[in-house]
Amino acid sequence: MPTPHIEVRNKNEIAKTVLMPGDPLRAKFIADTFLTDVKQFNSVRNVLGYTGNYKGRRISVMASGMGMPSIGIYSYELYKFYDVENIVRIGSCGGYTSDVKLYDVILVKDAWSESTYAKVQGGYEGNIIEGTPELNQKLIKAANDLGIPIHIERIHSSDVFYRENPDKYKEIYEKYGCVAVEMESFALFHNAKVLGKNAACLLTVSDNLATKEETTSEERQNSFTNMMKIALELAE
Ligand SMILES: O=P(O)(O)O[C@H]1O[C@H](CO)[C@@H](O)[C@H]1O
Ligand SMILES: O=c1cc[nH]c(=O)[nH]1
Repeated sequence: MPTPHIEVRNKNEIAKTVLMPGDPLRAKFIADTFLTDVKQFNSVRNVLGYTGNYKGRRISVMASGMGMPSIGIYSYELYKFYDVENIVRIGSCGGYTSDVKLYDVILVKDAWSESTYAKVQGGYEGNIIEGTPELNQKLIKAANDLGIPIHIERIHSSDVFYRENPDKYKEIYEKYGCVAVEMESFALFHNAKVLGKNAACLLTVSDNLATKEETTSEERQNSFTNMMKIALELAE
């Protein structure tokens, strides 16, 4: 039966592994560019979802929208009501140090956050949640096989894109060791933990707060193909 935010009647329409970009048009780009035999399974609120084949193996891709409340809803429905086992977020991030360059790919070892998402959702009081190690190992192998270099690091999962104090990132980098910022993985990792599922996050550096470099919105939608190719290798 459909859920409030996903209009699927037969849960077999969604694969066990779902790639999850924030941007619905990045989901469409992945389906159009990399998948064959594609079937769109969701368009509620224009949060587009597709299932298809990659190298003959089945995988789904669906957007999460921006921020923890949004990915909190979609990942919960996919895990709990549609029997999804693995979600790999594929997002953009802002670098906190010149050690990560534009277009570099980061595999998120764990996410530090000041967000209340995990506490409110399930009473978890901590500030750090890790991705699923077994899923990370598969992604590391895929990256190695493809010859794509990745950083494996802690990142900051933030509820806020525009801060009144834009220099706050320096403290978060120095105190907590976060090399970049995005806005969803802490909630995704939490949902996976409470529901006994698997989650991982690959990020491409779209801008850098330390060096002030940035990519365009069109590049963020269409050009981050290295992390997509790594994640697509999880198709089954
Ligand atoms: O590119 P996506 O996956 O949307 O990820 C990043 O971009 C958005 C902010 O521009 C936030 O969702 C952040 O996490
Ligand atoms: O959350 C994000 C994503 C990309 N770039 C940023 O600066 N922040």
